[in-house]
Amino acid sequence: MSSFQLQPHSTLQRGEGPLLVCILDGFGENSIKDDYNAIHVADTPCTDALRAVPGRFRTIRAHGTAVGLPSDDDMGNSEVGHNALGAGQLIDQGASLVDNALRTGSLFTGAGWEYIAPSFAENTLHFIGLLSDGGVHSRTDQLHGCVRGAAERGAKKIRLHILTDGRDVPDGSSLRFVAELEALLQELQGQGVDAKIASGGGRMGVTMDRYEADWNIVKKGWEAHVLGEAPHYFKDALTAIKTLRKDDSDKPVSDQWLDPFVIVGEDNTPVGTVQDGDAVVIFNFRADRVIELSKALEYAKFDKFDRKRWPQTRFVGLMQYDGDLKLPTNYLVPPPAISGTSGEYLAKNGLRTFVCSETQKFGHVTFFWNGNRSGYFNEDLETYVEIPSDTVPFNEIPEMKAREICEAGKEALRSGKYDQVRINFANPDMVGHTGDLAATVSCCALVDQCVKELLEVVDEVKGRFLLTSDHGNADDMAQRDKKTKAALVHEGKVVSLTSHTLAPVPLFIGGAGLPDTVKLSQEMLEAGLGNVAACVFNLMGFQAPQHMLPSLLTFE
Ligand SMILES: O=C(O)[C@H](O)COP(=O)(O)O
Ligand SMILES: [Mn+2]
Ligand SMILES: [Mn+2]
Repeated sequence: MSSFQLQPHSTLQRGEGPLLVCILDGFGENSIKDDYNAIHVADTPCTDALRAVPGRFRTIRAHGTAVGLPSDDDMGNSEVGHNALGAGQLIDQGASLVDNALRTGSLFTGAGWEYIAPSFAENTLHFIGLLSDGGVHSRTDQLHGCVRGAAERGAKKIRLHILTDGRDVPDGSSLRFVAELEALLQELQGQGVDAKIASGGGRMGVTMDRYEADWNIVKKGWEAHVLGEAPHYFKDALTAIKTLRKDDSDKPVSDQWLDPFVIVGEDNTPVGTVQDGDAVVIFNFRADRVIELSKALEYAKFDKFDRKRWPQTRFVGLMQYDGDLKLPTNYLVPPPAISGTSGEYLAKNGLRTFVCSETQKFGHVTFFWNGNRSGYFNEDLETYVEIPSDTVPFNEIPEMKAREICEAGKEALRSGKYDQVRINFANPDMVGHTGDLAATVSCCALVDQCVKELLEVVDEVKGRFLLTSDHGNADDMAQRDKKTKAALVHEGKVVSLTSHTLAPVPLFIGGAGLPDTVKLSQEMLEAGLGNVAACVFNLMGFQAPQHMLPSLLTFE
């Protein structure tokens, strides 16, 4: 990778028009095609027709070891998916790196651990993060390993601030995760460690905002975790969650959306506010939804909300979340080193890129795509457009900003200013996560219509396109019996699936500017998202850089 100079492709020349790279977030190609596959149910004439074009459609793997996750039971997600798409390489991801660091014990001997250890004897050690075994942002077994490790190494007072999931895991599973955590804390109490859950709330309304969509979410988390202020006070976390879920009422609340709460002791004061001298660990390995909290904890200059009190803590992330900002300064496990990404190559070869999505996915096609870097490679060559997302549950407005993204993409394609136009449609993923089948069906139809319009413009400008996804989601909206795959029914209603799926994703190529001889290989059955970047370079008329996974294109 010593030179960034791209070489022209031997067979496929640069086209007359630009290349459209379009990501349909959460649009899996699921083998189960029944009433709960929202993509199958939706009216999608454009992608249906693309599937029928000989040699220009195939599926690629988007989960598990194919995208650097610890096992093939791990569903894909936007971070690993866009990392692989943008980098063209297989990267050992955060989940795997933390597993290794716990297995070898290096987590407890590194600079990050040394940084927090001085707080163990006299001060409190706080853990803040997503309490889930989804493996997307965090994992409970890793949290347990860290908490246990801290107790063994002298932490006397430990406080847990937990965000409930119900998005990467079934709704209601928060009760099990809390019960398991309480069992561990009890065990530690038996060993003389003062260990308690101190605060919490649902991940979508408390703390885990991303891409600055709504700082008020982080503010609510700050108040609960740091200041000990919340609309609800409870004596224990299980009661908090059972009460806030309102399971027996007309309007039950899902784990994703629980109000913030604070645990108080017998004297009715919070058991675990964050104070000067305390250590704080954010135990998510994934970056996007903890960058804002990291800023609030670390930055002296901070104006996103009134912190009221800014405790001077020893703060570490489980990983470093932003390689450009070097945020947080201190971290327990070195993050994946992602270099030589496609974006860097394009910029270093003078190629011009237009990138657009709405807030919820904006960082996916910029930050994740560029190897977890928040800046530009060359601002003169890269235009990044963020369309502000709505701040409502997305099944209420399932069209989200698809129309606006489509128009921006069309304009960029027609402008003649860009070599690559890269966009992400958020809908199949974000609406899929609500578990609302009808809303997800409707947004899949809309996205299909947007793709149709974009591809018409690609033809108009004699361009080429590559259309794919980062992981499944909308392709299965029902939890299923493991053996029969029949949808599970509870009290007469199908139990919805809010998480991503293990399905592969489609890969389509085409466009009026693409010679008929160029096809997608139907071999390389193991190919995954990491093979896409090489296809992108070929479609732009270049050989792919040598360190990238092989292209799937054939040229006859
Ligand atoms: O953060 C989220 O919304 C989910 O946990 C994962 O979804 P994403 O990987 O598609 O962003
Ligand atoms: Mn995604
Ligand atoms: Mn998602």
